[in-house]
Amino acid sequence: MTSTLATTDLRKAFGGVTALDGATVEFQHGKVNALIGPNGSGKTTFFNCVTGMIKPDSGTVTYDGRDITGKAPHTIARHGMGRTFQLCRTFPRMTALENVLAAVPVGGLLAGLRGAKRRSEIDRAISWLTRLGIEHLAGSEARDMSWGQQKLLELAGVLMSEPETVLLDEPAGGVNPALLDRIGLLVRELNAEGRTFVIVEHNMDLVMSISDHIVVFDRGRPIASGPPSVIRTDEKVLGAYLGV
Ligand SMILES: Nc1ncnc2c1ncn2[C@@H]1O[C@H](COP(=O)(O)OP(=O)(O)OP(=O)(O)O)[C@@H](O)[C@H]1O
Repeated sequence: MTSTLATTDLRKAFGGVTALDGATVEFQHGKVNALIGPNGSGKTTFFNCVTGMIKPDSGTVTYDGRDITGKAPHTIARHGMGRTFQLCRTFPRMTALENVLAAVPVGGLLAGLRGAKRRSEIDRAISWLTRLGIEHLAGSEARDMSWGQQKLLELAGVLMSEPETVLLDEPAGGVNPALLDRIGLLVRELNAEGRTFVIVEHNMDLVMSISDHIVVFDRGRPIASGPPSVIRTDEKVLGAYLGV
């Protein structure tokens, strides 16, 4: 199995708190991967290190075999990795359509060409909003949308830059059950079309139903990895969650 995103001995401390303690991890290309673990086990810090939001103290991050350790977020995004955030990042006073368009730079030297490009990008943005089931909100400001709708909107923005690998930080957090089902289906559909996913998530029903491969963190490092059937009964995993 080819790995997409991999780390070797990744370390990060905040003052006296060790968030990542030598994390060596491999996620699988073309699969739905999940990263789970108890609160404070280092999952978000891991996402922040691999997407360039923060620099690890030591260790390496590779994407498709290329060393991307410590590179800037926009450089890493250009390599094909897009991510959402636990606390959902949208522009509250911009409409849904403007939010999705803000995800792609408007290029081109000639005004006419720029206009044409803009038109095709508007069409693409609308098709992502449609795919995520929120096209009826295209003209609504993000601040007037529900939390779940804003999460879908953030994801539409990420998909607008056509990432090969999508990192989702707690897609189910605060989302109602109907929307949860839609997010699960969407991840599987987008995966069937060739996108790789790495998902940090606490909702075990969602994780177990959509993942091909799961990595479990405890205290800043992986303690188990494998398919849901293996992870479900792993004693180290049960111990980490029960605090024994
Ligand atoms: N900016 C920071 N400054 C200080 N400590 C931090 C910072 N970010 C994370 N930590 C600490 O690092 C540890 C790992 O936190 P992290 O948020 O990565 O865990 P997590 O597994 O994502 O947790 P959760 O599931 O609750 O989101 C925790 O002890 C946390 O308090």
